Amino acid sequence: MSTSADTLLPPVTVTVTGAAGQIGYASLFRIANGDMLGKNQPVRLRLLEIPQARQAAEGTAMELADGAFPLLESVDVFDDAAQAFDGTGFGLLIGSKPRQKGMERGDLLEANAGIFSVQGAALNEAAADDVRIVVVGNPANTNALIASSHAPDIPSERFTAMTRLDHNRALAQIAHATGSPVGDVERMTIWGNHSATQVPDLDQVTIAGRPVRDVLSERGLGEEWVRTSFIPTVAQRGAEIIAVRGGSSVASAAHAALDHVHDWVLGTPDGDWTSMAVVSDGSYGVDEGLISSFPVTCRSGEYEINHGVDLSEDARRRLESSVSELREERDTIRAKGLLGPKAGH
Ligand SMILES: NC(=O)C1=CN([C@@H]2O[C@H](COP(=O)(O)OP(=O)(O)OC[C@H]3O[C@@H](n4cnc5c(N)ncnc54)[C@H](O)[C@@H]3O)[C@@H](O)[C@H]2O)C=CC1
Ligand SMILES: O=C([O-])CC(=O)C(=O)O
Repeated sequence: MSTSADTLLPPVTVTVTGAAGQIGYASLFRIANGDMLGKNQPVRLRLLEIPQARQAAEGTAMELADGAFPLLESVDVFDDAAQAFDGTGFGLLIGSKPRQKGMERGDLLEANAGIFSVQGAALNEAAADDVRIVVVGNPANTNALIASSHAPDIPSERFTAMTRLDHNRALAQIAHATGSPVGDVERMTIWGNHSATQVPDLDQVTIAGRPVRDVLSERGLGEEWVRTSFIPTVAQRGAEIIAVRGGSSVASAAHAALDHVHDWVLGTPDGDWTSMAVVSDGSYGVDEGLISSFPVTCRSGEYEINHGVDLSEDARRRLESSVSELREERDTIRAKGLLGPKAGH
């Protein structure tokens, strides 16, 4: 790699939780290689694990050293959240139980919620002022809400959850169905919860600039295909991977987490957008304060929800049911006393 010192930016601290887990392992080497923040951005990695997995994380740290990555300034391993988040600019909150065959992601709420209240409070105490957080651990949207609610000093806009894997899956399905290069597929949206109720929405999609419906109809694919194939395939892809692979998505999830942060920091391509689960400003009928997936445009390190996207009647109805599910998840954790002191949730 040719990174000359005079082009390097000041180093940033990246904390990865669940660092000894599968997605953690699939992410860390690529972060160290500059795939997330760019080839001129040195990183200091802080790995967080539970005490029982700390030794495995130490092993991963040894391998990271053995990679001799020019952009990797340091690697430290912790089993205490406040220490792991000390000065962090980017928090990838991956550590949590994955679901098994036959479970919905919401079934993990009970098992994983406690992790995110502790980590939200630790981020509040220790992270850098401009910290950006992506929650990967499921149920991702509500876990992000829990973490945010325990971090009253961090703006809610900094807590996001990952629906980029769903977005990427949707791009891949369209590319496959139309025989197009995936790079030609733009303006995809995932709305709502990262769950089976999510709303993959192709209404605004273009393929090499052409409306997707025109390209689909040339292949004899219409509304029936969208309803009975495209939407359920994308929404159920996580379960399908578990059934076929015997465990939940790992490398594709790590890749999506890197894409999420990459685009947040370095921007979405002109004319295109991406999907991120972010705190709702009340638009599209999503209750203000819920963390829901929206189409977003990223510029200069900030994202903005795209307003003015036309939602079909069908998509609006589906989004309403995904929002009800998010509301129910929030009410469940509120009833268990797991929501923190921040106002607005
Ligand atoms: N949002 C999304 O699109 C996706 C989310 N996921 C979710 O990502 C999560 C992680 O998946 P995998 O890496 O495959 O699981 P894994 O079981 O391989 O790894 C999880 C790791 O988290 C650690 N951990 C548990 N509690 C922790 C805590 N309090 N602090 C720090 N680390 C902790 C465990 O020790 C373990 O090493 C799961 O919840 C899974 O459902 C997975 C794929 C996609
Ligand atoms: O389905 C799961 O449990 C893991 C996940 O979130 C995904 O693959 O989208």
